[in-house]
Amino acid sequence: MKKVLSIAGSDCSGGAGIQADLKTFSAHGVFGMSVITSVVAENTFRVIETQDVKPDIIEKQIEAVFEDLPPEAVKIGMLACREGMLAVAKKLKEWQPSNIVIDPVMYAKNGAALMDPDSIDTLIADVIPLADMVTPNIPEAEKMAGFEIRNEEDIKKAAEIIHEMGCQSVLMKGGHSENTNEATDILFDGTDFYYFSSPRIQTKNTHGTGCTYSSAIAANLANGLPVQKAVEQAKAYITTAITHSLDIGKGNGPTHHFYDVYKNGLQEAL
Ligand SMILES: Nc1ncnc2c1ncn2[C@@H]1O[C@H](COP(=O)(O)OP(=O)(O)O)[C@@H](O)[C@H]1O
Ligand SMILES: Cc1ncc(COP(=O)(O)OP(=O)(O)O)c(N)n1
Repeated sequence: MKKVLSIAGSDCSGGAGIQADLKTFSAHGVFGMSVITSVVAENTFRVIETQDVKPDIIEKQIEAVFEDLPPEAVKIGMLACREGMLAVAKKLKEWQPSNIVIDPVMYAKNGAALMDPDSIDTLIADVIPLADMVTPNIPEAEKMAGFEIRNEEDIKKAAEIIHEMGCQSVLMKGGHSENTNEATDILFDGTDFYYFSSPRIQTKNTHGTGCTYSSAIAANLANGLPVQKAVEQAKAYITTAITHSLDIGKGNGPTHHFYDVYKNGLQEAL
């Protein structure tokens, strides 16, 4: 069985972060592991408080995983602060895993900050160059590229700027472009742009979509799929998981990871 590691924050309400990642890994038939970077007291409608894990403990968690169970892919989510970013970058440079997918988490759906804005320079200089794929949503891409994204040309321009930061590919997620009937993501591999579209689902229950999507891509890469196919199948998975998302909690309910979702997603992708 392939092994996949998530380096991310803990969402006690189970919809995003490490919890969403592990559910996604299980649904993809890979063995999931976790390095927790931050403990977030959050739910479907608010973030109460976060406590960052000490960089030394982040490093030791990574050491514990890699010395014993080296993963075939690594998904990186919430990195709250500069010190945590540097700890992760140091250990990944040491262990050099394949298939690193970075979801540059900056805000929760309710707008609460999950990354110290002052650490964006460290994210760009020390973390992004390690990535085989970076998966920003539109607000994250705006912060990284440094300009407001208003249309498709802007999305492509931002993808080129982020690619220049040293990653192998950039997947610009279109979930936040709410005035369209489609949810379209654009992958840039340094040469070409590839489009992945699905009908936009009318639901407020999209907590954890970005976490789920990046984890599905990492699992597909671990399972040996080439990059475009990994994204295509992950797109089918997230679309089905949103279609069957759960109307629980007072805010944005979570995506659904029942095993059938994966099977249905695969069937829809074929
Ligand atoms: N309402 C929706 N209907 C269909 N797909 C969606 C919807 N919202 C988000 N997506 C898709 O979910 C994935 C995650 O995107 P997004 O929500 O933008 O990420 P994030 O959670 O990081 O903000 C993308 O494939 C996006 O196109
Ligand atoms: C611990 C933790 N990590 C990441 C997020 C953000 O997850 P995302 O998939 O972008 O979903 P939303 O929270 O934006 O719905 C999080 N909330 N918590």
